[in-house]
Amino acid sequence: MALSGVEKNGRELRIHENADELSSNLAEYIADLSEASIKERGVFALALSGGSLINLMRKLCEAPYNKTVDWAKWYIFWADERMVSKSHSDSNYKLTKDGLLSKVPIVHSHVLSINDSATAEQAAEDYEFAIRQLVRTRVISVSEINDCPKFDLILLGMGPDGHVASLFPNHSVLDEKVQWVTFITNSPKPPPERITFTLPVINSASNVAIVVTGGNKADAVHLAIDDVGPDCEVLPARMVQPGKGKLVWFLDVEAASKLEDAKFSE
Ligand SMILES: O=C1O[C@H](COP(=O)(O)O)[C@@H](O)[C@H](O)[C@H]1O
Repeated sequence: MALSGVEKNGRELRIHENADELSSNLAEYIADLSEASIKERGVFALALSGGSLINLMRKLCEAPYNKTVDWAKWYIFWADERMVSKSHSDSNYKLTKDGLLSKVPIVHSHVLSINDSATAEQAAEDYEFAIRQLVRTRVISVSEINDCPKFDLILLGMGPDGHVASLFPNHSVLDEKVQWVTFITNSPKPPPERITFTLPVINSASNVAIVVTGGNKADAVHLAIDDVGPDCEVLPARMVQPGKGKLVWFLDVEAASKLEDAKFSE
């Protein structure tokens, strides 16, 4: 690893030589958190994003993790989903099914289903209701600081514009304080209709990891992590600041290339 475990402005940074190294480190991190959650609570409640993240999770499907992880105790949620059919190439569910769910023995009924034939508004409402039921039965913990669900781990990607989940820069969705899940119908990145966790839910998680590769995201990484003045405080990725939880950024050297003070060792 080029740089590991560096603390910067309340975030741990793990910077990797390449995507392969990042993928190995990410698999180990997820497997360790899964083990700790299952030991403590009997289950592992994991929320996933789509995009490049799923391919970067590929090493989890390989030895030793395919055999050592207690997949039967996993529950899968979506940090965001695009409102298209589950078989559409834009669907985060399809991406995850092809890249992860079809390769490891996660229990089908433990994968939360988003209603892809409803409106975005109804799908968000149904999804939040389903999460509330699982909070009641303690499949998902509850935050001590508010009544939000406390996921064991939320995995986020980040777009070149600094968006995370479907929380886009300058969008009113960033101001949502009450709902756990909300919807948008005007995403600047297609497809336009999406549902997404809100910031209060993301910031209530026990662990959040933001996983980013590629030089086209280096500017956004810099704005999200470095001290660059008040304008950047509203960048969605920078607004990810779990109150009681731990935040780790998984980067490759290209994505980290514009960070101030990042000294890469061999
Ligand atoms: O639209 C989305 O974009 C982000 C980032 O995707 P990436 O391919 O640039 O990594 C993703 O995390 C989110 O889930 C997705 O809906």
